[in-house]
Amino acid sequence: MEHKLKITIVGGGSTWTPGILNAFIRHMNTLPVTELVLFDSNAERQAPIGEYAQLLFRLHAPEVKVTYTTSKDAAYDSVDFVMVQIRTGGYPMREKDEKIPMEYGVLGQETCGPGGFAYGIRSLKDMIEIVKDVRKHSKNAWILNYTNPAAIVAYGLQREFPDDKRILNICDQPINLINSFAKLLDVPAESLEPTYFGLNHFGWFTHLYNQNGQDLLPLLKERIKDKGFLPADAAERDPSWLDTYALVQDMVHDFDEYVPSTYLQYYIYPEYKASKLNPDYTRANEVMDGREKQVFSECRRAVSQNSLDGIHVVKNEAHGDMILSIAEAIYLNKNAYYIIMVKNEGIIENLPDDAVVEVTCLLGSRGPKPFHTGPVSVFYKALLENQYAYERLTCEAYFEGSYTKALQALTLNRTVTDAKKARKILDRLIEENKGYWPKLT
Ligand SMILES: NC(=O)c1ccc[n+]([C@@H]2O[C@H](COP(=O)([O-])OP(=O)(O)OC[C@H]3O[C@@H](n4cnc5c(N)ncnc54)[C@H](O)[C@@H]3O)[C@@H](O)[C@H]2O)c1
Ligand SMILES: O=P(O)(O)OC[C@H]1O[C@H](O[C@H]2[C@H](O)[C@@H](O)[C@@H](O)O[C@@H]2CO)[C@H](O)[C@@H](O)[C@@H]1O
Ligand SMILES: [Mn+2]
Repeated sequence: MEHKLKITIVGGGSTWTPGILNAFIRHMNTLPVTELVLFDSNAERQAPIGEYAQLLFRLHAPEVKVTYTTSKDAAYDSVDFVMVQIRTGGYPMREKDEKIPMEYGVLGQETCGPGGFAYGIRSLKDMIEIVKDVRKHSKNAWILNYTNPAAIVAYGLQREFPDDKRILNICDQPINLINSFAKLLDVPAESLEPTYFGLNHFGWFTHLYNQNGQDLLPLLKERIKDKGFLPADAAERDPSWLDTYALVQDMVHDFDEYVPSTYLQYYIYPEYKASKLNPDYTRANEVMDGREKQVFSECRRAVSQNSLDGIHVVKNEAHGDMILSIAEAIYLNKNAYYIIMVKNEGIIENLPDDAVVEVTCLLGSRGPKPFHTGPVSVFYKALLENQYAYERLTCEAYFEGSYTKALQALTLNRTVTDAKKARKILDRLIEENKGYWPKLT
């Protein structure tokens, strides 16, 4: 039978798409795609990146059929993998998510706190529609979702589609961190076997074994305490990400049992973070002035000169490689180690079964096989239970249109905690998210 592998990127006009396209070229031998479709609801965003894709593949893999579209039929018919990375409301809404909480003395962040809450409710509606549309056309396609806030999206999708075992929610942060650990330890990242537990953007590395079975985590903690912590690709990072990585040193000083995700800092030092962020120029501004401009102008320049000479579309190639390696692990049944979001069901013994936890898994053609984690100790359990309750109530607020559950969710969030403040922020977010959120009563 003729070989066929159709892959669609939803959010084909995303700033991350060119990095994924470049990775496709590097992975052609291991993930031999025959048809690639870029699908976006916004034709103007899609066109320049779609044209860049066609140029790139014409030059490096002309055998692949590459199209871009706003048609769901073209995107989802007989597709094998659907990679989803949408941003409902775009960067202008991200900017509001980050700036509104700061008016009330609360930190503003894309996936944490009230910003992540607002973004979560926006993402859920579109994500549920996308899964339904894919399933109308392709019952067995793998849906690989990166859309943020991934923790809320993953929990909401699990509630809406409990029997669908081919939806995988993944984040690039664990792999980015492992690359950074490898650099600090001066060992190859591929040689490291991590154990990790938590929720997405809310977890800890507990061990980091090398190929001899030696746990390098104690050494890593000492190195972080002594030398601080930088991303592996520090030279290419924007200042705000360097600040974020730097604070891992403080977290390891304060709680030195494990090595935390960088995102824990928003929950552990909420007041400090709120005082350090610039309310007039947030990460959304940095991205709009940086990555977004660069991606679109470089794609247009490549297409107008009909060549890739001197073109620099992508700063961070690691993200695309991670996404392709995940698809490859399924396609080739590799059973390789990945840190993935899965339904708890006893993995972390003393957390609720329906929590979506992020843990080490082996990933192959039957999906992720998570490793049992056992019970977690009281400090971590309390943090996780609190965050789980916040995420669950956020989803229930969306599904039930419940103002009370939304208020409970925000009050529980460690970045807020005061119910009067939570109510003011919620009322403001309701106004600003008109047209994106369901009515909350
Ligand atoms: N999980 C991770 O590790 C990870 C890493 C990087 C980015 N992301 C996520 O990827 C997403 C894209 O990020 P970005 O910064 O490139 O944003 P972006 O705004 O540049 O791209 C998103 C694209 O999705 C399109 N879109 C929005 N709603 C859509 C819908 N319903 N159907 C089809 N297309 C739709 C938009 O038009 C836009 O072109 C975000 O959710 C971001 O948080 C996740
Ligand atoms: O602020 P952004 O839009 O640049 O990135 C937000 C994403 O950040 C995390 O991922 C990576 C990011 O992809 C990479 O470029 C780098 O800067 O480090 C980040 C942390 O490892 C996060 O995992 C994603 O969920 C965010 O969307
Ligand atoms: Mn992430």
